[in-house]
Amino acid sequence: MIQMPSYKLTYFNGKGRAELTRLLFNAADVDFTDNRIDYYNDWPDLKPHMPNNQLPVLEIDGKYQLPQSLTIARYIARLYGMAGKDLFSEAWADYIVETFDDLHVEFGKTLNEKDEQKKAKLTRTFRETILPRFLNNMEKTLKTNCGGEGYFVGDSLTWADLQAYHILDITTYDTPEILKDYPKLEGLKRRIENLPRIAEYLQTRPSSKI
Ligand SMILES: N[C@@H](CCC(=O)N[C@@H](CS)C(=O)NCC(=O)O)C(=O)O
Repeated sequence: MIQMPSYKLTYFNGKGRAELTRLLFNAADVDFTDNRIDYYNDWPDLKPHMPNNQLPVLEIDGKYQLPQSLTIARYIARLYGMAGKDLFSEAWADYIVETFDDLHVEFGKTLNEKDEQKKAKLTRTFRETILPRFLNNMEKTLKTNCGGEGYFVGDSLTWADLQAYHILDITTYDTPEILKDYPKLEGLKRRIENLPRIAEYLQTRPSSKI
């Protein structure tokens, strides 16, 4: 009998940099321990024991601790056939994942700002300039590559689609109407939400905006 590896994904109780891997595990129907820790109570003691002193970290078979959110997600995507079917498809999926990661970083700047006035200005610039630029580019890419009816890479689900779903979810959480201007992206988001395993996960995951 083939023994399945055991996985423990440790992160804080939010979507953030762990959600892509959670979505991948669910899409692949692979069991994992979703270890959500508390920043104030648990993290100070755990931090020195994590490879880069940051989260997420994926523990495999209790032996290896793998850090870096995109490294973890790419590894799981490759293992379960969601990284692209050939080298070029893998590169194309990486391009989509990294572009949405850049958008995630820009979004993070609006969240981390403590000064209320600066935060309001950053948020306005994000919504009016940065987000539309990224969404325009990704809408065009989605149109060119699959006619807008399928996925970002070829004709099957890859980690690029799950990353797109996750980043669209958090960056337009308060302003979902923005997506009306990007029908291909809106359609993709809806398709991902309706995949049976993903739909089940979305119904049961702890609720959080980001
Ligand atoms: N490039 C890393 C960044 C990881 C990162 O910034 N983790 C943050 C949470 S999103 C963290 O661990 N913060 C707590 C700390 O640094 O003490 C990745 O993608 O995993």
